[in-house]
Amino acid sequence: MSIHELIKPFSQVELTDANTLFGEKHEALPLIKIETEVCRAIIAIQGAHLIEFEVKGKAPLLWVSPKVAYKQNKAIRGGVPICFPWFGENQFDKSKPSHGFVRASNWQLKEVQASDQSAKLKFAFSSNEQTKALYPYDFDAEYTISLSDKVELELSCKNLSSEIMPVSFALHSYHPIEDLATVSVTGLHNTTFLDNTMNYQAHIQQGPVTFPSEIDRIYLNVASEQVIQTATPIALRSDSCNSAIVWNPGPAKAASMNDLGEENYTRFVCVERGNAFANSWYLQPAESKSAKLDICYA
Ligand SMILES: O=P(O)(O)OC[C@H]1O[C@@H](O)[C@H](O)[C@@H](O)[C@@H]1O
Repeated sequence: MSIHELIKPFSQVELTDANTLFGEKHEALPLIKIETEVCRAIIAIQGAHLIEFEVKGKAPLLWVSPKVAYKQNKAIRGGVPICFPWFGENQFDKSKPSHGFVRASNWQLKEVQASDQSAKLKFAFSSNEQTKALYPYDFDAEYTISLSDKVELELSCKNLSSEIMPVSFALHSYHPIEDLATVSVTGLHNTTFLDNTMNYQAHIQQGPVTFPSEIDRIYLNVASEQVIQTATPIALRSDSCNSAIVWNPGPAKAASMNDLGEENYTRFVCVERGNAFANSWYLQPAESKSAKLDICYA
């Protein structure tokens, strides 16, 4: 079914594009706009990417860079990019795209449901000749975005190859904060992390995470909930995403990123849940696995 046919029964769901919604400098990347009595959201078909979400009358749960560029095959700087089937640098070949390829690829919209209270969209992505040049496995992935007074995400994948398929991933969510100098992330005390600013050296977190400089850490075997302690606290909850990546680029790295800029690094933190490094998945032939994440007002 076409996107038009899928959304037609639902007055809460509208198809638009980034050029129409965000202005001339953007390409006409297809976007789905959702407005129920409870919440508002924007989702890009590229990357099955939840870009904006807020409960009406409350502050947004997600942050998008003011310098974001909506462009074919370019990852969107903000919202919830899906890093898959590898998180971060490809461990075997650094020339491959960082964070895998699905965040900058088109997904297929498969199902839409919406009511006055909630909306649910299901997307699918399958391996093809192009992806097999980067990642030599056949697989099917599905991603469901459920929106109500919170965001519920579910990513699943099935190994269709005859070999064991290694998968690491993160739902790389960007969150708005009031003040980087006072924000902290709780729920990681006593947790081992790999410090990506120190060649993945292992450390143990003591107390809440704060942001005195560039922070780029992969926490392993984490507790189910982390909370971003800011004016509107945000909770990330999952029993199946065993890693949490905490990232803020600091001023110098932000300045080097065209779609971010030094002026914006104090406005957000990323607390990304997924399964990476020692928490990666190794799927047997025909095996499926899935992971769920809730993003809510704490
Ligand atoms: O610029 P990208 O590819 O979106 O990555 C942003 C950041 O994503 C984080 O998840 C990584 O830990 C960082 O190392 C990386 O810089």
